Amino acid sequence: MSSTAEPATSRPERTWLVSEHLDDVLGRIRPLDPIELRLLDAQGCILVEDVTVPVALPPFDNSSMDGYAVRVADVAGASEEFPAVLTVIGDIAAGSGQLPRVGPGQAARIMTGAPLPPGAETIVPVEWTDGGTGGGPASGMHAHSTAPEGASGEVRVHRPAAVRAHVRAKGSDVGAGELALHAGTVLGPPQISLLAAIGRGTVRVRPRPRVVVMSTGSELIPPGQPLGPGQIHDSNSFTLAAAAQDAGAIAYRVGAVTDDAATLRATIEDQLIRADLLVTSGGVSVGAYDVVKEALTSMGGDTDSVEFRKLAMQPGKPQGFGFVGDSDGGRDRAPLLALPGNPVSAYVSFELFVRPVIRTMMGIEPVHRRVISAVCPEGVESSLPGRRQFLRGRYDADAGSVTPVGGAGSHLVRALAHANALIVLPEETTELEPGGMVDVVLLD
Ligand SMILES: Nc1nc2c(c(=O)[nH]1)N[C@H]1C(S)=C(S)[C@@H](COP(=O)(O)OP(=O)(O)OC[C@H]3O[C@@H](n4cnc5c(N)ncnc54)[C@H](O)[C@@H]3O)O[C@H]1N2
Ligand code: MOO
Repeated sequence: MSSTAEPATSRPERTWLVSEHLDDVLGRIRPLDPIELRLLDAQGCILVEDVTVPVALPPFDNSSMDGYAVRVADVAGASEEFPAVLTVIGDIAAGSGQLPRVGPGQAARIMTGAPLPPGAETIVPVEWTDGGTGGGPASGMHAHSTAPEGASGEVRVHRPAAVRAHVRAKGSDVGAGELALHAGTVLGPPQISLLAAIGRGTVRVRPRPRVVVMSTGSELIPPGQPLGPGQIHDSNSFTLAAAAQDAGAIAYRVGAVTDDAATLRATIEDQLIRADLLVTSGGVSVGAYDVVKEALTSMGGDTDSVEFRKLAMQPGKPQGFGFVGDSDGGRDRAPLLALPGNPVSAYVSFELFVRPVIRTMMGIEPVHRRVISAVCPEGVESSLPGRRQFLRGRYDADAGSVTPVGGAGSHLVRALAHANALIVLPEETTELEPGGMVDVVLLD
């Protein structure tokens, strides 16, 4: 709560361009130190080591089919009319460590993935045989538990097989000592698959930043609870936590903090232990209850403490940025971005400033959303001079066009929910002719 009736400042404040603010923020953000993480915790992160293959993949010659491991000469010239009749010496299941030697006139029944036994030169799929039944071509094998006799007796082979047919050679995927993944690779499911396959339980990556999100305002009630007079539901802490997760961060959503500077300071201090980045919403304008400004201004003192500024943009004019926590640069020091409370302002500010911060911390390129040029058939009647306007729009990729959704008001959350893009109208633009071209920030 403000303790003074005077305006916070009486001298004219400088207005920052969007690009100046962004440069200042990103210029002071460093990628997080790499750590060793388990594979699924490393998903979406960037690898900081070259990973080499310790043992060949596959680690041994193995069958790619359920069938019989045989000698080539024994099945040469075989046909359904004149089958090669071989003695079945046993089963080799995937995972078998003990392998029988296949001699002349013999066959070992083998399963997909099982090691090629010594003496065998090729694999005959079960469909090319009678499956040991003495009848016509088999369509498959009976389960060993119900038909154990399949591992013995005789098998009639109906077709010849070339040397090493249906054999997956040791190292045919990747050889021992070869590079599996190079540093700088972002780990998606296929990369995690490879790491697991070569036996890596953990990898060295830049971690996802832990982002603490808190909204401020005594009027805020959690969704799911009824509203009293003058109250509204807290949407920003959900928006920003969801956006942080979408950008790749681990988000911790702290519910709304009341408009009391001491409470907010205590909450921030409590949260620092788990924060690589803090994001607040609300309380940064010029009102008497603008608690973030009040709390953080008096928390400062050192050179990089939170500074509040006005940006030449709409929505998102008032912004705060700086560092909070141990001023000696200890572990509990983290950057904080204070975003304006209007819901659309908070979201647009996140997209423009916080998302690039998260991606910079993760070391992942590109840090910015994709910007493309599109035609705007409707045009825009008016845009504030001197401010870069970010209107919500629906971009149609097929038509290469964008249409504004809702108006410029920074409380219009339904329109935001139906938008998939931001239409950018530069500072000097005051209107856009129908059919004019605009830059569009794609949100998905
Ligand atoms: N005299 C002036 N008044 C305002 C100015 C100005 O320059 N001079 N700037 C306006 C602009 S632009 C913005 S943006 C807002 C920013 O205000 P604050 O950051 O201090 O935000 P609050 O006052 O706390 O809230 C603004 C608005 O948003 C609603 N809100 C806040 N938090 C949430 C939330 N978590 N979920 C949903 N809605 C939220 C809040 O109830 C207010 O309606 O200041 C303008 N005023
Ligand atoms: O600039 Mo405010 O952020 O319009 O709503």
